[in-house]
Amino acid sequence: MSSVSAYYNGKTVLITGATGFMGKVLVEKLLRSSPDVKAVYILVRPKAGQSMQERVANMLKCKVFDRVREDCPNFHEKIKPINAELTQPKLAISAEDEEELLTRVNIVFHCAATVRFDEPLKHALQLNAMGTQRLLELAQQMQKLEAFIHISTAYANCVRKCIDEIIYPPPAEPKKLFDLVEWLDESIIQDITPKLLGDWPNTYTYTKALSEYLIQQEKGNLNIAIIRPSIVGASWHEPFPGWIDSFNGTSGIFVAAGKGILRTVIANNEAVADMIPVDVVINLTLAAGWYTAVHRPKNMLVYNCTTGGINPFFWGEMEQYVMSTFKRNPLEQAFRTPNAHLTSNYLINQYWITVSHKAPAILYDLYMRLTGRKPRMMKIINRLHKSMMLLQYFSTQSWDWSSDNMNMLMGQLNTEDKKLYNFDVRQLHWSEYIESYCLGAKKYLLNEDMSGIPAAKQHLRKLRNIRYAFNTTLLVIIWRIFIARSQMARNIWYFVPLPGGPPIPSNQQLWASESESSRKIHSLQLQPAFIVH
Ligand SMILES: CCCCC/C=C\C/C=C\CCCCCCCC(=O)SCCNC(=O)CCNC(=O)[C@H](O)C(C)(C)COP(=O)(O)OP(=O)(O)OC[C@H]1O[C@@H](n2cnc3c(N)ncnc32)[C@H](O)[C@@H]1OP(=O)(O)O
Ligand SMILES: NC(=O)C1=CN([C@@H]2O[C@H](COP(=O)(O)OP(=O)(O)OC[C@H]3O[C@@H](n4cnc5c(N)ncnc54)[C@H](OP(=O)(O)O)[C@@H]3O)[C@@H](O)[C@H]2O)C=CC1
Repeated sequence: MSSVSAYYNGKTVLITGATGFMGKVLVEKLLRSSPDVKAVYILVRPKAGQSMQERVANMLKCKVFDRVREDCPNFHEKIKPINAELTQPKLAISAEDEEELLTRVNIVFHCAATVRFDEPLKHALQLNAMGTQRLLELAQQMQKLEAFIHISTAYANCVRKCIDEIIYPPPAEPKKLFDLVEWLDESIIQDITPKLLGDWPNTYTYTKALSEYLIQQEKGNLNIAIIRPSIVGASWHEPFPGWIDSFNGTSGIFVAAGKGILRTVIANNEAVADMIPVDVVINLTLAAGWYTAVHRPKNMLVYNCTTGGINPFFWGEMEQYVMSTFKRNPLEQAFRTPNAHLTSNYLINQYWITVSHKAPAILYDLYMRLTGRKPRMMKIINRLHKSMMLLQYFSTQSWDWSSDNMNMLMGQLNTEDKKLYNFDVRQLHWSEYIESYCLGAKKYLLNEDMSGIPAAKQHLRKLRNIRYAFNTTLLVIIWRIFIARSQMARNIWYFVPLPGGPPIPSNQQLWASESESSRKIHSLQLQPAFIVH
C-alpha cells in the first residue's frame, strides 16, 4: 500500500507554475497516482491574448496528459484554475478565490518562476523573490495547510563549489533590494545589475538564492521543504520516456546540435553534467510533500536533487551520446550533418564559430537572397551564440552537492512507494537516457514523426553530397590560385596524369617566373579549414 499516494487522496493541493514544463508533470503525476485527490488549484495568468480558461483548456490537451486521460478520463474536473499574477500585490487573486484557497488548501507546491538567465533584475526579483514572499503570506493564512514545498535550483548557490543541504547567506538583503528596485529607474537598475550580481552569473540564480533566504526568514510555523534540482531534462519513464516540452537547459542545445546548426560548444569534457530527469524531480517533490506534512521535521529540509555525487555523468560523454543518437535518428530538414564538438579552449571555439557557424550561415543567407527569399541563418546563429555565452558558466565547471536528505527520504519510503515515486538515480543508465531524451526532443519538442527518419537520412545524404561538391570546388579554386602563382605547383600539376589534364608544357614554360611565384605562396596564407568540416 502506497503511503504517499494515500496521503494525497482526499487532499486539496495548490500548484503555481502548473502551465510550465515541470508543473505539468507534477499535475499529471499527482492526478494519476492519487486519483482521489480532492482538488488541484492552479494559479494561472492570462497570457498572449488567451484567457486563463483558454490556456487551461489548451494545457489539458497536451500529450503529457494522455496517460492520465486514459486512466481517469474525468481528471480535468479536479483541476480548479485561479486567475493570478505573482508579480502583483496579493498575487492579483480575487477576494472570493482567496477565501476559497484559505479555507481549503492542504499542500502548496510553488514552481512558478522566471528561469531566463537574461531576465531584467527588476522582473526576476518581482517574480522569483517577491512572488515567493507573497505566496508565503497567503500560505500563513491558510487554515488547513500541512506543507509548503518550494522548487528552487541546485545553482542558487553556484558561487560555492561544495553545496550542502542548508540555506546559505544571501547575496544581498532582499528587502533592501526590493526598496531599491521600487524607486530606481529601470535603466539605472540595468546599469548596476552586474555590480549587484557580484559573483552570481545571472539574475535567475541570484533571485533564487534570495528567495531561499526569504523563505527561511519568513517561514514562521509553516512546514516547509525546499527542492533544488540541477539541470532538469526529459522524463526518464513517466508519463512516458523522453517527454519534454521546453527548450531550456540542455534541450535547446541538443536540438541545435541535431539540426547541424551548433558545431562547437564551450564545455569541459571532464566536468560533471549534472542532469536530472523531470519525473525524478517530481517523484521526489511529491514524496517530500508527504514527508513534510506527515513527519513534520523540526527543521526546514532542503533536498539537493542532483545526480553528480551518486551517478556522475560528464559533458564529454553527453557529446558522444547526443551525436551518436542524432546520426542514427536524424532530425528533419537539418541545416548540416550533425557534428558538434566540445572544447574548453576559447580561441579554438572562436575559430570554429567563424569557420563552421558564421561562414556557412553567410553562404546560406546569400543563397536565400539570390533565390528571392528572406535570409535567416545569421540571425539564428547570433541568438545561439548569445545563449551559449549564458550557458557556458554551467558547462565549464563542476559542483559538489551533498544528497543526504534525498537518501534519507528514500529510506523513509515503503517498497511500493520506492517503485511508484522512484527517484533512485543509481539505476539511471546515461546512454539509454540521453538517447530517449534526444528522441523525445524530436517527437515532443519538434513534433517530428519517427516515420520521417528515412527521409531525414536521405536529406543528410544530400547534404553530404553538397559538402563533397563544395569542398571539391573549393579545392580546385585554391589549387588554381596556386597554379597561377607558383611554378612549383604547376610542375606538380603537370606531372599528375589526370584524364583531361593540362597539355605537357615546354621546358621554357616549366622554368618561367619560379622565384616570383614561390614568394607569393608564402603570402597567400590559405586556410584549409575553410573547407567545410
Ligand atoms: C552536442 C552536445 C551538447 C552538449 C551540451 C553542452 C553544453 C550545454 C551547456 C549548458 C547547459 C547548462 C544549463 C544550465 C541550467 C541551469 C539549471 C537551472 O536552474 S534551470 C533553468 C534553466 N534556465 C534556462 O535554461 C533558461 C536559459 N534560457 C534563457 O535564458 C533564454 O532562453 C536565452 C538563452 C537568453 C535565449 O533567449 P532568446 O530571447 O534569444 O530566446 P527565447 O528563449 O525567448 O526563445 C525564443 C523562441 O525560440 C524557441 N527556441 C529556443 N531555443 C530553440 C531551439 N534550439 N530550437 C528551436 N527553437 C528554440 C523558444 O522556445 C521560443 O519560442 P516561443 O517564442 O514560441 O516561446
Ligand atoms: N527547468 C529546469 O532545468 C529547472 C527548473 N528549476 C525550477 O523549477 C521551477 C519550474 O521550472 P520550469 O517548469 O522549467 O519553468 P517554466 O518556465 O517552464 O515554467 C514557469 C512557470 O511559472 C509561471 N509563471 C511565470 N511567471 C508568472 C507570473 N508572473 N505569474 C504566475 N505564474 C507565472 C509560468 O506561467 P506561464 O505559462 O503563464 O508563463 C509557468 O507555469 C522553477 O521554479 C525553476 O526555477 C530548477 C532547476 C532546473
